[in-house]
Amino acid sequence: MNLPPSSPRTLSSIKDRSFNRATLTDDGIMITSQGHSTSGGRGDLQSKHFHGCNHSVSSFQSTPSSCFETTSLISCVTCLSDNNSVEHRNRRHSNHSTDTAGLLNEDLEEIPYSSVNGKLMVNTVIPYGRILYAKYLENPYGYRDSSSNGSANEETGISPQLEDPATGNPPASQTKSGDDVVGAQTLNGDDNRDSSAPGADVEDDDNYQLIEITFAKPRRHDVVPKRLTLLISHYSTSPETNVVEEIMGRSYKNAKSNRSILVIINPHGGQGKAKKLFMTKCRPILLASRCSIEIAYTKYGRHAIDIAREVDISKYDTIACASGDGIPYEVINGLYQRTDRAAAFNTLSITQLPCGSGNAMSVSCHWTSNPSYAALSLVKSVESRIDLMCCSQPSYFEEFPRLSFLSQCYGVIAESDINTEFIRWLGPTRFELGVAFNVIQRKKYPCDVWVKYAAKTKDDLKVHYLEHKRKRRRELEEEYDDNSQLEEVISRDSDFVTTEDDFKLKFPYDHGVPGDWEKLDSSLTDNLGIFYTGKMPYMAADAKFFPAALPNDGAIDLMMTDARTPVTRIAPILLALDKGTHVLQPEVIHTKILAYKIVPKVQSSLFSVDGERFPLEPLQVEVLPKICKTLLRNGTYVDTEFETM
Ligand SMILES: Nc1ncnc2c1ncn2[C@@H]1O[C@H](COP(=O)(O)OP(=O)(O)OP(=O)(O)O)[C@@H](O)[C@H]1O
Repeated sequence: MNLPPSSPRTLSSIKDRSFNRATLTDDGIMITSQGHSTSGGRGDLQSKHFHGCNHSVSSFQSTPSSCFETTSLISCVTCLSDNNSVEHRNRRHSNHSTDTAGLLNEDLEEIPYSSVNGKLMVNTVIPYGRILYAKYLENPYGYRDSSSNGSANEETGISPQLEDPATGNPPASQTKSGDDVVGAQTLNGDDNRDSSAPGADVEDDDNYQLIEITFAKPRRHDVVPKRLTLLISHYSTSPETNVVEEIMGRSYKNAKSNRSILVIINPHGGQGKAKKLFMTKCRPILLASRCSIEIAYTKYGRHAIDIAREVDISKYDTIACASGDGIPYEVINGLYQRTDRAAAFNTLSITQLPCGSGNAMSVSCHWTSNPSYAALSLVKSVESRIDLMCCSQPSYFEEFPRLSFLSQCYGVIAESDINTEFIRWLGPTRFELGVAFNVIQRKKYPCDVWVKYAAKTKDDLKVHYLEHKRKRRRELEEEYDDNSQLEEVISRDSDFVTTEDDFKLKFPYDHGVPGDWEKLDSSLTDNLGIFYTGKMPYMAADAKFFPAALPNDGAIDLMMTDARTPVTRIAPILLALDKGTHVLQPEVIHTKILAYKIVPKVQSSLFSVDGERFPLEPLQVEVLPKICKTLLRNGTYVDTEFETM
C-alpha cells in the first residue's frame, strides 16, 4: 500500500518552495502553479525555445481516442502525450498556440531530467495514460514511501529502479545507498533555492502532498521514463483520499499494474538487434512501471516452443516476445502442447515487443512498431481475448496440430515471404520484390479449396464487421458510460475461461470435408494467384492486408486473387495494401470463414503459417474462438477505418 504521511501535518514549514503544484483532473495531473525556479535559467531556456514543437510522425501512432492522450486540452498538453499522433498534430495546430507546445516538447527533451522539476507551464496536463508510477516522497518529518519496495526480481536480480534508458545503467542522480534523489531538488533545501522568492505562497500548504510521479515522456522517436516531483492538492479528490492510490487507479484503469513478465528475446531477431532494442527501449519503461521481468534468450531455432512448454505458469502473468512474429507463434504452440494448456492460456497474456523484422502482432495490438511505445502499451493495455486458428496437415496433425495467431498463405505471398529468405539482408524490400516478381510472371498456384462461410459476400462481410465492432464499441463507450460498468464489460472479456473442450476441433482433419462446406469454383482455384487468410489487420507495418479482421469475432478473413488478372489491375491493388482498400476491388475475393481446406495441385511450393514455412500438403484450418489472451491497446485492434472505406 502506498500510504500518505501518517499525520495530516502540513508541508507549510518546508522551506523549499520550488515544486510545481498540481491537481488531479479527469484527464491527468494538471500543473496549477509553478514553483519558483532557481536552476540557473531553466525558465529562460524554456521561453527561449517557446516556438518549436517539432513532433515526429509515425503512421501507427494515429490514435484519435487514445488512452494515451488527453481529451480536454487546456494547454497543449499533448506534448506530454503521444507526439507521434497525426491527430495530435492536427489538434495542436487547430486548438493551441504552438508557443506552448514548443516549450514542452523541445526544451524538456534537451535538458536533463532534473529540469522536469523546474517550471512547467501552468495548465500542462500529464495524461494518466502516460503515468507509469506514483509514490509519496520521504519528507522532512521522516515519513517514507511505504510502497517503494518495488518488485525487484530476486532470481534475476533485476531491480525496479529507473535506469538510464540508453545504457540500462542506474541514473547518475541515484545515491550509493540506492535512495533516489529527486532530480536536483531535496526537501531539506540544500539546493540553494531562495524560499522567499515570488510564487512561494504558503497559505494552503495544508492541502498538498509531495508526490513523485514517473511518466513516459516523448524523446525523439521514443518514450522514456522521467520522474517529476509535484505538490499535489488532495482537494482535487477528497481530503480523505489516498492521492497516490487515486493516481495509480486512474493511470491503470482497466489495466493490470505490476505485471510479472517473462521476456523471451530472440537474439537473432531483427537482424541481430532484438536484444539491444529491448534493453534500451522497452526495459526502462517496464521497470519504471514496476513490472517484474525475467529474461530468457532463445538459443536455437524453435527454442521458444520448449520454453513455453516448460514455463512455470504460476510465476508470470505475461509472456512478452522481444522478437518478430516467429516467437509468439512458437510460444502459443508451446503452451498448446502442455497438459495444463487451458490453465496456461487462462493465466498468461501473450504479447510482442516489436524487436524483429516482422512485427505484425505489435502493429495490430499495440498500434505501433516502435518498441518503446509498445512497452508503454503493454503496461497500459487491456487483457483481451483473441481467436486463434488451428492448422492440420497429414504429416503432423496426429501428434499436434499447429496453432496460428496471424495468417496462412499459399501462392504468390507465401513464396515471396519464405523463398526470398536468402536475400534477408534486403529487409522488407525482399518481400515486395518477391511479390512483384511473381505477379509480373502471373504465376498460378492451382488447388482445390472448400470453405465454411461466416459471411460470404462483401456486403455480408461488412454487416458482420459492423455488428461485431459496434457491439464492442457500444459496450465500451455508449451503454457503459459509468466507469464501474465499463470495468465490468472489460473484465467480462478477460474473465472468459478457456476449458479443455475449447481445444477440441469441430472439424478434425481425418473426418473429411463436411457436407455443408462449399467448394470454390475451379475456374478460380485452378488459376489462383494469392490465397491469404488472417486474424490480425496488419501483416507488416505498412501492409493492412485484412482491414476487417477483429480480435474475437469467431471468423477468419480470407482474400484471394486470380493469377490471370492483368498486371495493370493487380499493380494498383498491391499498391493499395497500405490503405487496406485492395479488398474493395472487384478482382479481390474477400470473405469471412469459420474453416477451410486447401489441397494444392502443384509439385513444388509451400505454405507460410505466421511467417513459418509449412509443407506442401493439404491444409485444413478452423477458428478456435477466444482461446488466447493478449494485450490490446484500448481493448481493440488498431483502427483500420474499414467502416468508412
Ligand atoms: N538462437 C537461435 N538460433 C537460430 N534460430 C533462432 C534462434 N532463436 C530463434 N530462432 C528462430 O528465428 C526465427 C525468427 O524469429 P523472429 O520472428 O523472432 O525474428 P525476425 O527478425 O522477425 O525474423 P523473420 O524475418 O524470420 O521473421 C524463428 O523461427 C526462431 O525459431
